Amino acid sequence: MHAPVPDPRDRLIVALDLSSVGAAESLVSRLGDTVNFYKIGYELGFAGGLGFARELIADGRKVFIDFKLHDIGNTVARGVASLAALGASFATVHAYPQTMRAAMEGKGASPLRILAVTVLTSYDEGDLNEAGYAASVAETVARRVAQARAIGIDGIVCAPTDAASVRAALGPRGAIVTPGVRPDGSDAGDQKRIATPFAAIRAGADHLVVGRPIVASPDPAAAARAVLAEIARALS
Ligand SMILES: O=C(O)c1cc(=O)[nH]c(=O)n1[C@@H]1O[C@H](COP(=O)(O)O)[C@@H](O)[C@H]1O
Repeated sequence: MHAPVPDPRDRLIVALDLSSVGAAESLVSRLGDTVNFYKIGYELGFAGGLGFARELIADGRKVFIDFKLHDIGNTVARGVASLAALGASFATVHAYPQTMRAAMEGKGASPLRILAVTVLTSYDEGDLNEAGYAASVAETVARRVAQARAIGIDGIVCAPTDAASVRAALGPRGAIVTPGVRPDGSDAGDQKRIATPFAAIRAGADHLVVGRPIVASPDPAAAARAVLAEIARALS
């Protein structure tokens, strides 16, 4: 018996970092069947994007709600319960133990998967130090992954450059989701810990989050197909 051929489309999550539902509708329509998994964060989420998330879900698309929750446990648990009722596939919280526990409790028996954000991909050691952390990026990621694993988290968001060490620390259970993905030659923007789609998958990422390299491309569908081709090559 053969293992099922992995569909690279399940691996690519396009970040709908756009200022209006109209702009998001137009991008989703341009991407057509090329992309099936979308992330909605602050920009679109605070501009009517949760209603659009419902439409995408009703249309059979997968939706990742990325509000990176971090609040008192009761508030996180109840917020996550609302995201579970929306039908989201993934939601993010910051990887603080109290927050992770509350989110796992709040999702109940729903299929929503809670992803814990370790150290943002726009952070390097200097940024962590400036925020008051003495430990290095690698030490902070390792500590947060160990805590996430003990809590039984559904997945981790980390830089592609951390994916291999995160998989070793996380064990086989749990998804690894990496933003900070930049095809060769594309602008890093504010991202500091980056890798190509090929390198991210080879390092053990299960899903790649890609925003500007696709969303800001003059031909988003061609840019998405190029990322998918790299994913397929890395999986072969
Ligand atoms: O949780 C995230 O998705 C996230 C975590 C992180 O550490 N870094 C990061 O860039 N992201 C998100 O991933 C997306 C990356 O977008 P681009 O840099 O445009 O590809 C943005 O929507 C970010 O909010």
